[in-house]
Amino acid sequence: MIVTWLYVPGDRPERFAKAAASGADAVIVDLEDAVAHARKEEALANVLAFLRERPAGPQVHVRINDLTTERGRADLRALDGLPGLDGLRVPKVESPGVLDGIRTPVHALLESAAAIVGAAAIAAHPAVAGVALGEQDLAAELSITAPEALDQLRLQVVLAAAAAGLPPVAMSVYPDIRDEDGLVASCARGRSMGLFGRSAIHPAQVPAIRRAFRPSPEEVARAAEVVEAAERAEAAGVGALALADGRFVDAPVVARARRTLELAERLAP
Ligand SMILES: CC(C)(COP(=O)(O)OP(=O)(O)OC[C@H]1O[C@@H](n2cnc3c(N)ncnc32)[C@H](O)[C@@H]1OP(=O)(O)O)[C@@H](O)C(=O)NCCC(=O)NCCSC(=O)C[C@H](O)C(=O)O
Ligand SMILES: [Mg+2]
Repeated sequence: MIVTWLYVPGDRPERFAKAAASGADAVIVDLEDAVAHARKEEALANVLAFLRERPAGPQVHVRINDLTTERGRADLRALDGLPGLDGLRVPKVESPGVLDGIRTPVHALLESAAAIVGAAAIAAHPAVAGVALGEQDLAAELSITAPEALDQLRLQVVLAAAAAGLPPVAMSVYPDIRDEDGLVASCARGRSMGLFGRSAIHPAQVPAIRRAFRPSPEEVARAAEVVEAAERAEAAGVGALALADGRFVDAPVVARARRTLELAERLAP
């Protein structure tokens, strides 16, 4: 289960080992927007060398360039199917056709109006293992300045991913690396909307993201209460019940409580 994804620019190979040791579940070496045009070839060479020595630990993904450009297609030719590569993050996907024939699991970045409108078709492509929003590009294209204005678009992508049977959508990067309180509050909002996990741009963001997606002790206690009450009811042949505080419990409530307990166990510090 991937909770934290840490980006590291492909032209900063001296930072790759630090990214791998950051505690992130996946490292994404970026060949796209974090790398200047003049250094794209060098960045690709760095990634290929990194994959040859692939460290034990987190998954290694690479964000290639836009597949509608020759640069993106060259990245794909060099990387697709390489051992040690766990996933390709493909930016600026606007239609599923650009993904035809890719063998490596694709995490498609939806970061334009056209991408959000086409989210269901992109998510349903057989190469796609996950979708995520690119909120910096999306907000720029739509001239959105209030983060909450993105909520409806986030929900559209959450829905598209779920309908295609994909894992929950991870949140886009939080751009202020010094604002941990803002990062945590933003994760809580995303979590309440069904998003799960988040991309980071700095190692310092990794522990805060992990904590933000771990169920709180109160949530764990409530979930345990629900599961225990449901098990007692089941033994007595009762399907639906109300807890002492009036909360109604039936099958979906129990299923959610079990997921909370499982998540708490998997994300235990
Ligand atoms: C944001 C940064 C440019 C900040 O760099 P810097 O100012 O050098 O950071 P620090 O001085 O605080 O660094 C302290 C130490 O941490 C290491 N470090 C910093 N960042 C990383 C990293 N990402 N991975 C690994 N290690 C990192 C430094 O080496 C220092 O180590 P030490 O010397 O031992 O103390 C920088 O953090 C950075 O480049 N971040 C990644 C940017 C990136 O890849 N962006 C692409 C993704 S953004 C995106 O996806 C947007 C999306 O497309 C959309 O549209 O929404
Ligand atoms: Mg982007």
